[in-house]
Amino acid sequence: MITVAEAEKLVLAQVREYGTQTLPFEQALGYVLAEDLKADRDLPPFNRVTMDGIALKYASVKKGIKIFRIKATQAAGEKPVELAQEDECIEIMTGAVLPLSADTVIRYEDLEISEGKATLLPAEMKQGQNLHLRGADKKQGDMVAKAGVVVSPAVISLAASIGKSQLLVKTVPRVMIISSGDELVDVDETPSSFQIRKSNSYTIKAVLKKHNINADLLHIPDDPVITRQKISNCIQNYDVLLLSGGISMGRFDYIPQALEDSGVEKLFHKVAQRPGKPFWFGRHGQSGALVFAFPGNPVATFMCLHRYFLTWLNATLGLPAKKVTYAALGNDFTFKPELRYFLQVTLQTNEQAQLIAIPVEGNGSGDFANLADTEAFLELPMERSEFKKGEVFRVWRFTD
Ligand SMILES: Nc1nc2c(c(=O)[nH]1)N[C@H]1C(S)=C(S)[C@@H](COP(=O)(O)OP(=O)(O)OC[C@H]3O[C@@H](n4cnc5c(N)ncnc54)[C@H](O)[C@@H]3O)O[C@H]1N2
Ligand code: MOO
Repeated sequence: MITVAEAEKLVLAQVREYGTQTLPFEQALGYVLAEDLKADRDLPPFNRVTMDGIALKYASVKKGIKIFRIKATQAAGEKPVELAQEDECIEIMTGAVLPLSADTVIRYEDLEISEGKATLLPAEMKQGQNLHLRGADKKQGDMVAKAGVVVSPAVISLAASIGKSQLLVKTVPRVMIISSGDELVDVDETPSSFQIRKSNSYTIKAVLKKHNINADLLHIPDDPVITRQKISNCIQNYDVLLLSGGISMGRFDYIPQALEDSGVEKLFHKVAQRPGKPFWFGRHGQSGALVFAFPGNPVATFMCLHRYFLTWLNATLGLPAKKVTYAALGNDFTFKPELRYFLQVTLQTNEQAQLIAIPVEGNGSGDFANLADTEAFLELPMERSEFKKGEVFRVWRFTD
């Protein structure tokens, strides 16, 4: 049996490239950008007024002029109106272009306006105030977002403002999620007393959706011939198969054999961890498809999905390794088996700004109800069985 670190290394040795695709920019949220975005013009593109009020020449105020005749009113989006006399001003709105003949904006709060005239009230004033100068943020041709970043709402905003209606992004893998087991019925069916409803596939699908992967679902009955046929077929049409169940030692656990019979090379089976000990991972030599076969117990599937598949996906998309987060254990805790334990916890921050992990153990890896009450796994080392309050361990958040 291999360790968690060895399993992670073997998984990360299988990173892949799935190419790029062009998407309408509004649909690109969460994808990895595959091109640099450059400003098509200065940002802002003109000297932009940042307060509603009047625009004037600072030198006129310096000369002692306090009352200005309002020559025109200029809204955002209108051509600038120029000043001709030193005692003139333009009533101007936020977002408008500053006229070339003006250099300062005074907000309404510091003015009195009546009968077409603006009188300055006593207020501190600086030349050039209330302006956002052309090119202050970015110059034309400057990089605004680099290839390799995740498209965030801020990147969407930049794409919109530089007129990039289509974005080149990294293509995500085609994923098939496969459940197995004759005890499983569909969500809208009423299970017999000896059956349960499928849930793992929907959990996996929901997690993948957060990463812009729209996976397909397939259920395989406990039949070795059908299992082999279905798996062989999927291997040809998908980049990744995510299976849950049927991989431990039961008489009807046909998955490992079917995978090997379908030409999937086993890279490992069984990891010294709980939950998820029977985790199986392999690669199809000819198609390059990868198979993550997770143990069927729902918490095991969930943990392995986050700990291994998402780590692999992150690397495959060329993203920097996830920032490692640590938390201090909130209570003493004992775990005897010589396995790395992924303890379910809730997280709190104390007054010293420390992240504290409060164990909420539940009833083992079949207790998926407990997942909804927790938000992370605390990864406890395998060499020890006693863990003390205040000790710090790596934490894997799954609610982000
Ligand atoms: N003799 C041994 N028995 C078991 C071992 C072992 O080492 N020796 N390991 C245990 C561990 S740990 C786990 S985890 C499970 C994993 O077994 P399988 O991967 O073969 O999973 P199944 O037996 O098919 O199912 C386990 C459990 O999960 C439920 N399940 C399965 N698929 C789904 C699904 N899509 N949605 C909801 N629930 C699902 C299934 O009904 C079972 O209750 O093996 C232990 N046994
Ligand atoms: O790994 Mo199993 O998930 O402990 O029940």
